[in-house]
Amino acid sequence: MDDPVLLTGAEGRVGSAILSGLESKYDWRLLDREPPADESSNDFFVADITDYDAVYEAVDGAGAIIHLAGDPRPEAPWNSVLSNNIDGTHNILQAAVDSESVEKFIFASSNHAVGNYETDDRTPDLYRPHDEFRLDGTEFPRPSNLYGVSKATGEVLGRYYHDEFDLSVANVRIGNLTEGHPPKDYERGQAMWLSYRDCAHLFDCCLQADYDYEIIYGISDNDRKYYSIDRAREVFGYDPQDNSAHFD
Ligand SMILES: NC(=O)C1=CN([C@@H]2O[C@H](COP(=O)(O)OP(=O)(O)OC[C@H]3O[C@@H](n4cnc5c(N)ncnc54)[C@H](O)[C@@H]3O)[C@@H](O)[C@H]2O)C=CC1
Ligand SMILES: O=C1O[C@H](COP(=O)(O)O)[C@@H](O)[C@H](O)[C@H]1O
Repeated sequence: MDDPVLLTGAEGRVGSAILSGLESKYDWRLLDREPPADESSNDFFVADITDYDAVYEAVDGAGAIIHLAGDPRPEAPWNSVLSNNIDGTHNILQAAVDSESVEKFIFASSNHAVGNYETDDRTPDLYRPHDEFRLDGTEFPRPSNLYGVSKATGEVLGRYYHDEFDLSVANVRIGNLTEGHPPKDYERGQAMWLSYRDCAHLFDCCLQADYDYEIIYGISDNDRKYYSIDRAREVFGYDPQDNSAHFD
């Protein structure tokens, strides 16, 4: 990817993980509604993701977008996810096709889009290494909260913009990103842990690979897992280095 890459929500945790691994590899444009905390040589757009004109200015001329901006709280209320997550994702997808420069759109979806597969009869065994149940991205969404509904909606918006406008779309259902080590005393979090370096590598793969429309899981190669990473390996060349079991 030689063209600029627009990273929205760049000031947050996932944005930091991506930039910590890939800052020197791409010509970044960063967008966030918060101004940058640190000085950086990258172009920075302070804008709300729901402001079409401001978003279009950041998008126009970019070859790819990693879209992270939004309300990440599983308990977020409807008015917030409707505006920040659903309207915001629609807005930037529309700007992407209007610009005619964007080829790839990479969307930060979430484990909460499918959280209700974790039924009482499956848990807690589901979170343990011996359990063979896997979600692989071909299943229907089963959101565990309204935030998860907004992420499933973002995936469907991407489907529409792929089918109608030929945008390459990768939806990464991110697990639980923490820096340094997996969550402690939290089996579910350990089963869907995504390390910072695997996060940067996975989004790098999404910028490099060729694909049409994909849904993949964003977790490290944990012994405990109920999300398959086979599709991420096969289509994107994802080769994670970390495993929450190494911290037991
Ligand atoms: N951190 C995690 O483990 C996971 C994160 N995700 C998704 O990844 C994305 C990033 O999450 P985090 O970095 O953890 O959250 P964060 O809260 O650390 O970062 C989000 C960033 O987006 C910005 N933002 C929020 N609403 C905005 C708006 N309307 N316009 C412009 N900027 C806006 C915030 O200022 C913030 O810098 C979110 O979409 C979240 O749903 C999904 C699954 C797991
Ligand atoms: O989508 C998200 O998921 C992670 C993990 O969920 P949790 O319910 O196990 O904490 C969450 O930490 C993050 O804030 C959210 O955006």
